[in-house]
Amino acid sequence: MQTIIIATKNQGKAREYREMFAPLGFEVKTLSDFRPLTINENGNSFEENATIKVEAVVKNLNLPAIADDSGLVVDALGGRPGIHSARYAGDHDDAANRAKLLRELADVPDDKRTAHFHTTIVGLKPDGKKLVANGRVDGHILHQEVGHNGFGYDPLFYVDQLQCSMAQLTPEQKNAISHRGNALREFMKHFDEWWQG
Ligand SMILES: O=c1nc[nH]c2c1ncn2[C@H]1C[C@H](O)[C@@H](COP(=O)(O)OP(=O)(O)OP(=O)(O)O)O1
Ligand SMILES: [Mg+2]
Repeated sequence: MQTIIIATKNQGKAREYREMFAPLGFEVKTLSDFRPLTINENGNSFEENATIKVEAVVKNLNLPAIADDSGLVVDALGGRPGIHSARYAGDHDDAANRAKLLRELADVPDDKRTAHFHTTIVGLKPDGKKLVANGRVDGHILHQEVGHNGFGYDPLFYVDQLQCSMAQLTPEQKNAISHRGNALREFMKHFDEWWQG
């Protein structure tokens, strides 16, 4: 079995990458498998932040790695929280982030609550060879939390395509339609060339 390193400390993301890479014959390692590393995600785009994360890890370990920068883009908020999704309410607290989102959208009617999740994946090898892929999924922001699966903003995200909350989906259902699943499927189209080249 081959090993792929995902430059993330988010356990929800790590679980989803494990689920999606296992059938491809890859074991997933994440930042919690290595000595602690401080990464300053101060880029101006999903791709810049993913690149910052993956560069920090590749420099440190001298091994190929993948990073995922993702977030929730809410139309009524002019695209916020976007790249600031993790620290939207301050301190990377998922419950506080969801509460703030409900507060900010309190007066916004259903037809104006459109949103999408976005993921940019950046793969980098020690020789500098880079592979980038993007994915999204469209939906609406609910008025209260629904469902208990997933992580982050999932209980507040209504998936238009499936007409239920992201947190009501099984892991397999979420990976089949999610921003992360879609980005990874794009990524895998060029993976062999990147990984072996
Ligand atoms: O599928 C998802 N379902 C619900 N919420 C999600 C999802 N995917 C990202 N999100 C939210 C969580 C976090 O508030 C932000 C990502 O921020 P982002 O910097 O990419 O990840 P992170 O700081 O949690 O971990 P790390 O940077 O170590 O990969 O968007
Ligand atoms: Mg982060």
